[in-house]
Amino acid sequence: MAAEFCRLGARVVVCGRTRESLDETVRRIDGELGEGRAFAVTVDVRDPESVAAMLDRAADLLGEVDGLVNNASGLFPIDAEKLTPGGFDAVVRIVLNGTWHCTSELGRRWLAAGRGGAVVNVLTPYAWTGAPGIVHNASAKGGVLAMTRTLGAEWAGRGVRVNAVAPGWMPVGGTDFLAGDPEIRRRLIDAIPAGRLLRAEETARAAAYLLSDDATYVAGEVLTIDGGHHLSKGLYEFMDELPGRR
Ligand SMILES: CCCCCCCCCCC/C=C/C(=O)SCCNC(=O)CCNC(=O)[C@H](O)C(C)(C)COP(=O)(O)OP(=O)(O)OC[C@H]1O[C@@H](n2cnc3c(N)ncnc32)[C@H](O)[C@@H]1OP(=O)(O)O
Ligand SMILES: NC(=O)C1=CN([C@@H]2O[C@H](COP(=O)(O)OP(=O)(O)OC[C@H]3O[C@@H](n4cnc5c(N)ncnc54)[C@H](OP(=O)(O)O)[C@@H]3O)[C@@H](O)[C@H]2O)C=CC1
Repeated sequence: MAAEFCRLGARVVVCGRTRESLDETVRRIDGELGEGRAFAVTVDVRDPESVAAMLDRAADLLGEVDGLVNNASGLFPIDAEKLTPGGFDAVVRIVLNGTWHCTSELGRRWLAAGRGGAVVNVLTPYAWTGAPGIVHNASAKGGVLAMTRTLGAEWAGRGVRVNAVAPGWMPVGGTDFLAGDPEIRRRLIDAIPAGRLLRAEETARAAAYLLSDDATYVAGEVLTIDGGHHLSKGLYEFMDELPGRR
């Protein structure tokens, strides 16, 4: 996502807890586009003080911060009845609390300065459908959906826009446990009306739109990018079996 934003002309601070992976991302962007577009800053989004320090550093590096993408997440598949209180907390603290810490800290700064800004939260369609097997992450994403709509309305009149993207499954990052299984991959693709998986750049482009001045009248909205997956082939999956189909 950071690389695509830079290709579109932005300057970006990439954040996370692991210095090495951030440096690697910046090196890749430097290699493609030249130095000075991307910078690495470590942060733990669960810790409000770490978030404030990251935003101070981002302002030093960029001059001004115009946008925020809340992308950090954590997830492990588990039956709900086996999930411990600590396991539930571990995911909710990253996804829901982390999104709040980053959004509230930067939102306060923008409002105090009397200027606007744009926040994009990264959801998934199961924020509203639910997802058996990952109750911790689905609950946290559902909370972020409510936060998106609430702050989208609460701050829109003061120029701070809060929106979200909801990508379908991308064979990147934290979902490697699914990508490796060809049978799961085939079944997923079969269930997607668009007939293919999502590319990470497509999510980045949707987020870039919501961050941009082309979206100045968009507030509290969720842009779903899932090839129609959440709309079709659920309740009516049998339709493909009817005569005249396929
Ligand atoms: C079966 C159906 C599956 C459907 C799957 C559909 C998937 C579609 C996905 C599409 C959407 C993608 C959304 C994403 O968010 S992708 C991002 C995923 N990224 C990651 O997962 C990053 C790597 N993961 C982690 O960092 C960790 O999993 C974690 C989130 C837990 C954070 O680790 P932390 O260091 O905070 O955790 P601890 O090791 O200290 O443990 C804290 C408690 O959590 C319990 N725990 C941890 N891992 C597991 C596990 N694998 N199984 C069970 N419990 C776990 C641990 O025991 C601790 O609990 P206690 O304090 O009670 O002991
Ligand atoms: N992959 C997919 O199919 C889909 C993903 N999504 C969403 O897209 C986003 C990215 O997913 P994906 O790239 O797969 O996941 P990854 O696991 O690859 O990325 C998660 C990122 O979050 C960072 N992170 C985790 N915990 C913290 C923390 N406490 N503080 C700061 N950073 C943290 C990780 O860095 P580090 O560990 O170094 O801190 C890592 O860079 C997530 O919000 C996910 O829910 C939505 C739909 C589908």
